[in-house]
Amino acid sequence: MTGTDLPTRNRSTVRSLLRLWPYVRPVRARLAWAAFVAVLASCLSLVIPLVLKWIVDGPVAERDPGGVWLGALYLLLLGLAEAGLFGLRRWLVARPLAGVEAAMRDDLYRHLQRLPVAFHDRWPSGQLLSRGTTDLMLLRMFLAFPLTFLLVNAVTILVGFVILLQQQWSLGLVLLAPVVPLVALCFVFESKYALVARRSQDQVGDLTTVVEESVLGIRVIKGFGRHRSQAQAFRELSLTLRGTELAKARLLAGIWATITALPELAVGAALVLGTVQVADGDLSAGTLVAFLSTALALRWPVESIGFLLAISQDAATATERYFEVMDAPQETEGGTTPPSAPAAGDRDGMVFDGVEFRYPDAPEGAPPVLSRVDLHVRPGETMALVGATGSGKTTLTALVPRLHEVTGGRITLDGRDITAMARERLRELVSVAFEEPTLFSASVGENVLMGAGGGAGRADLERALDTAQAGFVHRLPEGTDTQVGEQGLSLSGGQRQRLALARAVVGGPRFLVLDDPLSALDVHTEALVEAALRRVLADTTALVVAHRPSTVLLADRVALLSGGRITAVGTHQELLHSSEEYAWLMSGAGDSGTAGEKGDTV
Ligand SMILES: Nc1ncnc2c1ncn2[C@@H]1O[C@H](COP(=O)(O)OP(=O)(O)OP(=O)(O)O)[C@@H](O)[C@H]1O
Repeated sequence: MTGTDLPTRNRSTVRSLLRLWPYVRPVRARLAWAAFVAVLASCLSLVIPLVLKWIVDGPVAERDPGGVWLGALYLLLLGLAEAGLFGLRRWLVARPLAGVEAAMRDDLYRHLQRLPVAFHDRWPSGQLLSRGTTDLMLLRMFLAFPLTFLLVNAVTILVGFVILLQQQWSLGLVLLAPVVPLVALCFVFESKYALVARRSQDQVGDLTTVVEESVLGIRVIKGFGRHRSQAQAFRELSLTLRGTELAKARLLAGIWATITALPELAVGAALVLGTVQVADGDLSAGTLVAFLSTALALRWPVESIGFLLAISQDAATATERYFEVMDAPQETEGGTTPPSAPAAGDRDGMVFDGVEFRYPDAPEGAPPVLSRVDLHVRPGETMALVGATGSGKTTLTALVPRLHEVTGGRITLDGRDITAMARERLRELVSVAFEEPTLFSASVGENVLMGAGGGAGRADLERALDTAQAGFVHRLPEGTDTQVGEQGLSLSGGQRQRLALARAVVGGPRFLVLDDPLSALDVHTEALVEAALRRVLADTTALVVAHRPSTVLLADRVALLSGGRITAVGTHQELLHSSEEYAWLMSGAGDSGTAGEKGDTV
C-alpha cells in the first residue's frame, strides 16, 4: 500500500490545525507572550517612519544638526529594541515548542505500540516513520513562525494602514486597492497548494518505505544483483517527488510574485500622487517621507503572507497525517480485573472452541483462514501443530496472545476466555517465539529478560539461556552485556532463534506458543534444545508449530491443520498410520535431509 492508497480526510486548514490545541494548551501562555512581544517589535518598526517625519519636517527643515543627531539616536534605540524583542520572542517559544514536538512524538510512538497487528500489516512503515519525523518537524516550524507571524503581520498591516490613512487618506486608499484581489488570490492559492502539499508528504512517506526496505533487504538486493533495478525504482519515486515539489514551488513563486508586484504598483502610484501633492503644497515633504517609509515597512508583512500560508498548509496536512494514525482504534482491552490464580481443578489447558478467523484485509467473499477450529491442549501437554504451507498455523498461534482477534468462536486458557482477560495479564500468561526472531538494540541479557516480569534476575537469565542452548553468549565479547540488534553485534539466524526461545521461556510461562522456533538450528543443537525444553515444558501447556519430524518429537500429541480446520489429533505414530496427509507432510518434510533422518526414526 502506498501513501496515496491510505485513508485521507479533507478538512479545512483551520479545522485541521485546531486539532493541535490539546498539545498547544500547556504552552499557550508562552505562545501568547511571544506573540505579544512580536506584535510590539513589529509595531516599533512602524514608529521609525514617524521619527523620520519628525526629523525631515523638524531639524532638517530648520537646519538643526543637534536635532538630527537626536533623531538618529531615537532611530538606533528603536532598531535595538526591535531586535531585542524579536530575540526575546525566539527564546520564549524555543523550549516549549520542542516540548510540544516531543510530546506528540511520544504519543504517536505509544499509540503505535497499542495499535493492532492488523494495522501494521496494512500501513507501510515508511509512512509511519515520515509522520513521526518530517511531519512533526513541520508542525514545530508552524507553531514557531507562521502561527505567530500570521497574527503579527495582520496586526502590523492593520496598524500600518491606520497610520497611512491618518497621514494622507487619499494616498492610503491607493495602497488599499490591491487588498481585495490579493485576498481572493490567497484563497485560490491555498486550495491548490493543499492538494500538492498532501501529495508531496505522502510521497515522502513512500520514498522512506523504499529506503527502509532497501536497507533491511540489502543482502537480497546484493545477492540477486538487484541494486540497479532498486536504484531505478528509487529514482522514479524521487523524480515523482521532485515533480510535486516543483509544482509546489511554481505555486509559491506565482503567489509570491503577485503579492510582491501588486503592492509595489500601488506604492509607485502613491509616490507619483504624493509628489504631485507636495509640489502643489497640499502635503509636507516629511509626511510623504513618513508615508512612503511606512508603506515600505509594510512590504515584508504583506509579502511574507504567501510563504506563511504555504507553511500553514503544510502544517495542516502534517496534522491530518498525524491524526490519521492517532485516530486508528487501539486494540480492544479485555476485562481489567486480574484473575486470581485458578485452583488446581480450574486447570483446563488451552481450548480452541469453534474458532474462526478472517484477516480484516482479506478480499470480499474469500473463505476464512480458519473455520470451526476445535482443539484441546491439556494442562502441561505439548501439542505440535502441523499443516501444509499456508494452512494457517502462524495465524492460529497469533490468536492466542491476541495479536489478532478471533472473528468467531473462542479461546480459553484454564477455562477463562482470553477476550475477557486484561491484555497485560494475558501476555503474562502466554509467552511466544516466532520463526523470524527479532532482537532489539539492547544487550543480550536485556533482550532475553524482556520476556519476564520485573522480578526476573540473573539466575532466571542463566536458566533460560541454558534451556535454549544459548551458551554461546558467554563467548561474546562482553558476555550477556554484549549489545546486539541493529546497532550491535550481528548474530547468526540460529543464535538469534535461541535467544528468542530463551526470551519465551525465561518467565516460566504457564502457556507457551512457539511458531517453528528451531527451524534454523542444526540437528545436534535442536536435539539438545528439545531435551532441555522438555524439562521446561513439563509444567507448561504448549502449542508448537512444527514443520520437521524432529520438532514433532518434542510434543506429546500432534494436531493436523488442514483446510482451515483441525482434521486429526493424536500421537505422531497414530497420525502416521491414520492420516495420509500427515504421513505425506512428514515425509515431505524430510527434504531437509537431516530432518528426514530423524523423521525416519520417529
Ligand atoms: N496479514 C495478512 N492478511 C491477509 N492474509 C494473510 C495475512 N497473513 C497471512 N495471510 C494468509 O493467511 C493464510 C495462512 O497464513 P499462515 O502464515 O498462517 O500460514 P502457515 O500455515 O503458518 O504457513 P507457513 O507454514 O508457510 O508458515 C495464507 O493464505 C496467507 O496468505
